[in-house]
Amino acid sequence: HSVGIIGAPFSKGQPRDGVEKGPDLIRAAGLVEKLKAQGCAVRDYGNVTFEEVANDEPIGNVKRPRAVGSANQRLSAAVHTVKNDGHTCVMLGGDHSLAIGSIQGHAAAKKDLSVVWVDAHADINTPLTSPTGNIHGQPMSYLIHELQSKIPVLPNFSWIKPCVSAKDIVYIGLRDVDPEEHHILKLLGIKVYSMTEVDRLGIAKVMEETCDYIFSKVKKPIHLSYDIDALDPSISPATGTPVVGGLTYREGIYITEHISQTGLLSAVDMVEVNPKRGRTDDEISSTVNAAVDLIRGCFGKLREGNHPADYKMP
Ligand SMILES: N[C@@H](CC/C=C/[B-](O)(O)O)C(=O)O
Ligand SMILES: [Mn+2]
Ligand SMILES: [Mn+2]
Ligand SMILES: [Mn+2]
Repeated sequence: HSVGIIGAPFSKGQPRDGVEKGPDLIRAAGLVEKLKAQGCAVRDYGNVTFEEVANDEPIGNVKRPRAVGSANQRLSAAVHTVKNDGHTCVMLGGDHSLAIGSIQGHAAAKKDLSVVWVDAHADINTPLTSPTGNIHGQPMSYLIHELQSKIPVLPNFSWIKPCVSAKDIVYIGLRDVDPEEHHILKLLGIKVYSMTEVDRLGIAKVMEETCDYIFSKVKKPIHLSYDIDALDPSISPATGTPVVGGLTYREGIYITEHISQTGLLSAVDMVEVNPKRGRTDDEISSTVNAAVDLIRGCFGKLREGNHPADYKMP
């Protein structure tokens, strides 16, 4: 595996400070060293620098539109570069509004993508349906072809080109979906494995069906957008919008092991790690270590163990 890492220390898609510390915390937990130790070639492209935007007044109820638009335009360019350099891209957030730039930059390099969105939330509110105006609850709406008639013009958003079809999206882990989002998911016929389906089918069947579904027609590169709040707060409490009844650590890892074995993972987001939302150091390290382990699972780490192909027994 050839991995390109981008840090996106950005928090303005939501109101809670601290999530901008995610990238460097995940690095400090040894992500690069651990990926190298499991045989990956790793290049760390560093952190994207974001411009300060003054007087970023809400538009309607959409909060910080100019900062979010600008940040994602820069992130999009960075992801595009990583993909053009031939790596699988790992985007470390930062809040989930960053999926706008990550998926846009990925699509600029790879055209037709499938998106696997692992999250307690659907993040598919439009600017007009959002109950909070926080853009981390809206990223998918800007990206999906079928929703574009519902997206108003926003400053610093004109660069975004819709790049994902509803039929190429699968959600896993949903358990806190707004009524307006639920209507959109049903209207567009988007495939959803909520925690009900995880309980009913088991994660193995969920992943089998997910892969059958996204590969049913043509095999597209996978963009895995992983919100750490998909995991149960008992594992990942240090996050902005925790929701009880989440994925176990084992289910979370199973998802990444399975996606890795398809050989089609082309980009992964790991977002919403927020140290300021952990009440103890243990809560923070549990959250950060889970993020690291999930990423390691994306690049071939198996719980049964691994050994190098060229290993020679002494
Ligand atoms: N649906 C809520 C919650 C958003 C949650 C965003 B997250 O999944 O990126 O954490 C909203 O629109 O504000
Ligand atoms: Mn999210
Ligand atoms: Mn979430
Ligand atoms: Mn995400």
